[in-house]
Amino acid sequence: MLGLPTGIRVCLFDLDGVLTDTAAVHAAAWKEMFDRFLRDYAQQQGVPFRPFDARAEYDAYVDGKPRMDGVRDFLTSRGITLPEGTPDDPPDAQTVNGLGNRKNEAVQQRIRTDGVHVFEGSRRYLQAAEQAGLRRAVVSSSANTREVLDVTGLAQYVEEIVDGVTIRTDGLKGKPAPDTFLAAAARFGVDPSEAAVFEDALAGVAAGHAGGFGRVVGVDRVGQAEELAAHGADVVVQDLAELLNGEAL
Ligand SMILES: O=P(O)(O)OC[C@H]1O[C@@H](O)[C@H](O)[C@@H](O)[C@@H]1O
Repeated sequence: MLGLPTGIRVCLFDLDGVLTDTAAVHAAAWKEMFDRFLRDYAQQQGVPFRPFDARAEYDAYVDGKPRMDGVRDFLTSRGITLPEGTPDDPPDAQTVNGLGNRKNEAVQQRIRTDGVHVFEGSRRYLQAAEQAGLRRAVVSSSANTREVLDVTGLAQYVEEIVDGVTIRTDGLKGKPAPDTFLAAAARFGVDPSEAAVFEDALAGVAAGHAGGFGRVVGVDRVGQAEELAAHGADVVVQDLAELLNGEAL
């Protein structure tokens, strides 16, 4: 049903890059923040400025992970260690929290001024899943999930949300750990083998694979089909509409 194996009763959708075209919005906000930081840091240390690569470095170290993990993992990849700071650090503080807050200001400004584009194939898939009686959750690392679901009108299709706020309040491990997807499956009282994961991020398909889910659908928006398969996707599509048309499986 819907391009999924029999026995699947629950769909667990990532948000940014799967349902909405916000992975690119996040990547641009990350670049704005990291480039400003890296320029200042290069000047302070007397080393050359090397800009953030919004494709390769974003995909490898940031995409799909909770915000602070993205800050930390990218800085570590460059051999940079900053103090953690605290969640209420101002956006100009040179701390992990300060940089995270600066990025959040940038992403929220972009969401509010440019709006959010919904992938039409994904909207159709959500509707078809609802009609078919499949249960539906959004499982995203983003603490801005509810705002994005509200402004796009997608909230009406979604029964459960496990997001960046849940990660903080419930002390869950973020993707690539499977914990957020497992928490969503548990809310419906199903075994992971009865749930399908839909993900565009390498960290996200890795989480789906690690959790033993019944199907991990990789959604390739940026030409990384092979990497998605290598990180644990059982099938890779460019758009969820392919599953409706029966092209994928
Ligand atoms: O900063 P937010 O909105 O809490 O989002 C955290 C992460 O959420 C993920 O969904 C995105 O793929 C990442 O790019 C983003 O950084």
